[in-house]
Amino acid sequence: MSVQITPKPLSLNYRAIAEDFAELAVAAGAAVMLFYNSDSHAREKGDTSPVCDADLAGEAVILAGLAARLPDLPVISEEAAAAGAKATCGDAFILVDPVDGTREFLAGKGEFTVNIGLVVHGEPKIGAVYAPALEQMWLAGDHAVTFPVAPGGKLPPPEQRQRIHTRKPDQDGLIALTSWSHTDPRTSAFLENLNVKQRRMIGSSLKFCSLADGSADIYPRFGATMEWDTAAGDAVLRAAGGIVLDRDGLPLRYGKAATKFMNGSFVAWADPAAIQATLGARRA
Ligand SMILES: Nc1ncnc2c1ncn2[C@@H]1O[C@H](COP(=O)(O)O)[C@@H](OP(=O)(O)O)[C@H]1O
Ligand SMILES: [Mg+2]
Repeated sequence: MSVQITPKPLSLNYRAIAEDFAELAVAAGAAVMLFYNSDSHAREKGDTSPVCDADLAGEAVILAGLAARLPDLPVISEEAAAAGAKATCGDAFILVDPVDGTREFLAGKGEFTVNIGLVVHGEPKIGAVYAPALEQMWLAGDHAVTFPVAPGGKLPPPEQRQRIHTRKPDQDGLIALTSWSHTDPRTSAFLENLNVKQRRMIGSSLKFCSLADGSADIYPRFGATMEWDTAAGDAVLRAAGGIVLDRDGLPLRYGKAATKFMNGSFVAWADPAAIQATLGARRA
């Protein structure tokens, strides 16, 4: 006899948590911007990616805010994990990346983001992706929205937020997104096999947001990422109608403590209905 284990429902107020995440991301954005285009003391971490004072300042704002507002939810954050903090997660937990795209931040490019995501039973359910230099937020709770907001500014009321949706690919080919800094040969080989009409390089989790708001079709990622890099953007994309599939073709799961929260390769798609047709039409 097989026993089906149904996840216990959790009573979480998604709308209120999404507002908390957005407010904290905007507050962290203000802390991060204090170091933009100034000396932010960049150094290398264990995975050879850079960290600077902006990452630590942004993370401190978010962790203090989460401890005050959502003290019952475990938090796993990029810089605390890199510094060796012991990470545990339960049925619901929060993933924090105070600066995704630290390389772009250090280069003075605006394509970096503050990311706060909520994972419930392995799925990203809420996400705030905030680009402080671009002064734009992408937020997923019940649905996906975007709106302008300055670092440290007040969030606009819900009626001034723009709903976003993914798009169907054009007949004449896909718009594909890749990283500025981490595009590996497997990513290029994958895209060479598809009917891609345009490739755009974008830093950070903004790639998920570009799929979510109907600006592009596909984002393949074969190089390393961590769960905190992707959870918030993945939540925004899913709420806008897209999907992120792992190497087995299943929705990317979160809470992979055994691999220290590292993701395997994945492909983010704007239009799940077009996946079969897209892969079926691969070049010979
Ligand atoms: N060797 C590696 N191991 C783990 N993560 C890596 C990595 N190389 C790049 N990344 C992740 O890729 C992210 C940047 O993605 P992109 O190139 O798409 O902007 C980095 O985010 P951080 O800037 O937060 O460190 C980092 O987490
Ligand atoms: Mg980071």
